[in-house]
Amino acid sequence: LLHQNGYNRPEERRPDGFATNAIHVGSEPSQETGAVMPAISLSTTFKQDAVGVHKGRLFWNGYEYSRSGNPNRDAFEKAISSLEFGKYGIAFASGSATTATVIQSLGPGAHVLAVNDVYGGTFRYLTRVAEETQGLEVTFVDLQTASDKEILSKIRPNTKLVWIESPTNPTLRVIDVPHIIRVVHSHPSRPLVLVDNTFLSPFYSSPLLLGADIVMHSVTKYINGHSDVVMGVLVLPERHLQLAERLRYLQNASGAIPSPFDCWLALRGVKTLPLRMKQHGLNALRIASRLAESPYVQEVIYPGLVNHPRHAVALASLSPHAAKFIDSLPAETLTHGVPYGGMVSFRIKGGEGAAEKFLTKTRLFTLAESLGGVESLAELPALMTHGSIPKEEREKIGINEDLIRLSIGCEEAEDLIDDIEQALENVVGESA
Ligand SMILES: C=C(NCc1c(COP(=O)(O)O)cnc(C)c1O)C(=O)O
Repeated sequence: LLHQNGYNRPEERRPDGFATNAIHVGSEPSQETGAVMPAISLSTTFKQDAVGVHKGRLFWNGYEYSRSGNPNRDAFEKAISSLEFGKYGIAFASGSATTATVIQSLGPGAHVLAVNDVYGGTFRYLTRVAEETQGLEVTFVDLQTASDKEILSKIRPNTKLVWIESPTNPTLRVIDVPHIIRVVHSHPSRPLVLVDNTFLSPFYSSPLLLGADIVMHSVTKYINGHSDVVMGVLVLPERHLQLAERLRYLQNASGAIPSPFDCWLALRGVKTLPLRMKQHGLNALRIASRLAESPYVQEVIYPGLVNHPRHAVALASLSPHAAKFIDSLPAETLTHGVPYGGMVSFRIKGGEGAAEKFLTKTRLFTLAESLGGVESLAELPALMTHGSIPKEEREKIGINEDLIRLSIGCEEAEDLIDDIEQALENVVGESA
């Protein structure tokens, strides 16, 4: 996979550097105290040596006021930039604040082309908030099936950005990211391509290596990884210094910044990202394989399964470190497919209400929104995370009330399988 996917830059060939960078970048021992872990800098303001003269920062001028710059935020931004093979990291108070700031940067009357299945909050911001506040125009397109010609025909003179999630939340559509980027960048106006990499995390996907202009994460999810921080981040490559400066300006001017403590927690979370993502992926593959055999399940959706219609596309855009991880696994682990992140969606049998009943019967899976923590979560997108999408829109893309979304945690896989099977038996088995 590592060679099949053609990774040939030195840093790409050193996928083992990923785990090392996750632990060390942004956490260099303090020059002053020797502290191995960064201190938490809560001060909101910083002494200036003379008017406008302050201590140097990483990418921009010195610290003057915590909204404009903070050591813990710098450390986190540096760490996540390194894990995404980028140059500029810009962190925000949430994934949604990140979305808002990116859209704000496009200016009035811009047009965005978005994949037709995105997080419900992203849909809400694009179609309801930005339309009102800045006259944003949005076109949703199934980037799984649209031809190159169709995609290019949807690009308008005011198209500034193409918004991709892959796999998408919650139907796990797999977009051929490098191909779509090539098509969009072939248009004379060369719109920017943003990849919301939340679901795969920097471990399974490196969108900047695939040609993306911006990578975005809800850090709330896998990057922090412990369901105790709400945060977001953008990472941009070196070629986009001007755009990074614009976004950094808006980060300060709009002020949707994360707290120093949240940045400190997220930096701590990042250190175990590789370990956690491997466990998430191995557990998800086991559970998806068992769900595929269950008499109580209509359909299981996990692009890591070899019989998923877009499995080959998924494999082709794996990151170098994920490719190396998969190449290292024993053959018997890969009988049904490969680890591909921790998100599994499935359609339950048993008719109306079966999904809601299932969600009250699990004992280890917690019924809750969000995803990416070490604990396993389960939810009903149609009525929960994607409830803000009009029903007819939701059902057009398969977000029906039989679709359950699982965030597979790092517990023992057998415990998770037992929990799902007892809940299915309880709900569908008894009603059969
Ligand atoms: C809360 C959920 N999603 C948040 C999210 C967001 C928003 O992130 P927040 O940190 O929750 O604001 C952005 N992008 C994706 C792909 C997301 O999944 C959820 O799907 O349960």
